[in-house]
Amino acid sequence: MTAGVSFCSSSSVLRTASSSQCTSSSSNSRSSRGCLFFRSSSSLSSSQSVVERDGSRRIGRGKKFVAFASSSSNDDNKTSESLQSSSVFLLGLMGTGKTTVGKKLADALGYGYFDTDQLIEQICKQKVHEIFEEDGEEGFRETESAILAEVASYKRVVVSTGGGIVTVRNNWMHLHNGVTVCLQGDHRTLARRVHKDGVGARPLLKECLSEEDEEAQITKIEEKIQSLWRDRGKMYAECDIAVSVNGEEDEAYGASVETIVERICKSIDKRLREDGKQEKLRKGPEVGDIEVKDLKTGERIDKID
Ligand SMILES: Nc1ncnc2c1ncn2[C@@H]1O[C@H](COP(=O)(O)OP(=O)(O)O)[C@@H](O)[C@H]1O
Ligand SMILES: O=C(O)C1=C[C@@H](OP(=O)(O)O)[C@@H](O)[C@H](O)C1
Repeated sequence: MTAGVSFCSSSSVLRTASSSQCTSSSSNSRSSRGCLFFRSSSSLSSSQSVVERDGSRRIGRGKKFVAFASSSSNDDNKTSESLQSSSVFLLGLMGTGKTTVGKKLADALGYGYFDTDQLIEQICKQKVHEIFEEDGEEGFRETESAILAEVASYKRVVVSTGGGIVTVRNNWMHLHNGVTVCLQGDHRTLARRVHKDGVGARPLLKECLSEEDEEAQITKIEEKIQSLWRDRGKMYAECDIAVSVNGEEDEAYGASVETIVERICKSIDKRLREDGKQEKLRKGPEVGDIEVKDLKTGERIDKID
């Protein structure tokens, strides 16, 4: 695959603003639009996260490479311990709250935080919908895969992904580096949420733009979400954990963010402690661990043509 992004250097995609001489040797037009800078280490609060990459720990203040997480109350020590530094990838359909919940989850775990859509926008200096318009969905997916490959080399980070990241087979190679959590919710609730953001923000909802009244537009969005679920449900089922974002009947936008973070932490604990996933995270893969599945059907593939 020819990825649409190249970075300052293979080992330093994420730099602080203070190390800003960033050049790209690639002739690729998108890569020449810029590099990615994180807040300088001096602007980190005293309660920061610890982020690991390639086995070496990089603690926020005073170090060059920082993936920034705002605070680390770390009430969820137990979950952090169970994770043993593994990263957490949040997946799910648009509107499930991956971005909103991801930040809070990172805080709770004392982890760093990345959002693939935000990184794409920072690097490309374009909004996601503009990239779709210019490069098509395929171009966007290439950029998304390149970003994922970079962030997946970090430990102790929560990564909020874009809803379609599951559709590219090679992305799973990176996602399975950590614990994958799929957020799921009632499709009407998701539709209400993304409607609130404005359909223009999400290119796949372009067809839902209309003059119709609010409820009719939410119904159109709901139908689109349903169709995405039909296409991708089996792909999301690849995740280690599924967590509901649904709330009580009177909660039109689903459960509160705090409740969802709690649910995620509990589910991670349970899955890692009870199902031996922790053991798998610790040791290398063995023959038999690896299987290739058809993304659409979820069926095992024994032979690749
Ligand atoms: N638990 C929640 N309760 C209420 N609104 C939420 C919740 N989670 C997300 N939202 C809202 O839903 C919209 C979509 O959330 P976002 O985090 O962008 O989802 P995703 O990243 O999965 O597309 C945003 O307007 C966000 O504020
Ligand atoms: O479902 C998808 O294919 C997409 C979801 C969006 O992210 P969110 O899931 O954060 O809305 C964004 O990556 C892009 O518009 C494509």
